[in-house]
Amino acid sequence: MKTFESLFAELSAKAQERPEGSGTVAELDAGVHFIGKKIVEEAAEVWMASEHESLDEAAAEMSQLLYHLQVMMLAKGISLQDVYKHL
Ligand SMILES: N=c1c2ncn([C@@H]3O[C@H](COP(=O)(O)OP(=O)(O)OP(=O)(O)O)[C@@H](O)[C@H]3O)c2ncn1[C@@H]1O[C@H](COP(=O)(O)O)[C@@H](O)[C@H]1O
Repeated sequence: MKTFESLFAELSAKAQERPEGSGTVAELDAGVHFIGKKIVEEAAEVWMASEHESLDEAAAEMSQLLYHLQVMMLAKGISLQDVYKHL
């Protein structure tokens, strides 16, 4: 099972190696404005799923929000430590 750290390592490698067909590479190329909109969209889906859907559906939306947050971290050159120091 992936963790926050292992997903970040996987996405960091994708950003570096830029494999064909990677959605992460496409999203990074689309830029910070596009990624920001994905974050807002997924955050709204987390809210709606948490109010109206099952626990598993809410968890799935949460995982997508975490993914898009990690893509934004990569786009901005923000490391895990940069975030963790604020927790
Ligand atoms: N965890 C994720 C992940 N979560 C969300 N997403 C993306 O976020 C989108 C949001 O999903 P939705 O179902 O809300 O999308 P939708 O609204 O139906 O479709 P969109 O129009 O928003 O794309 C998905 O279409 C994916 O493109 C993810 N894309 C990739 N990953 C993981 O990231 C890794 C690298 O992926 P690639 O870069 O694509 O190889 C892989 O291990 C994947 O499991």
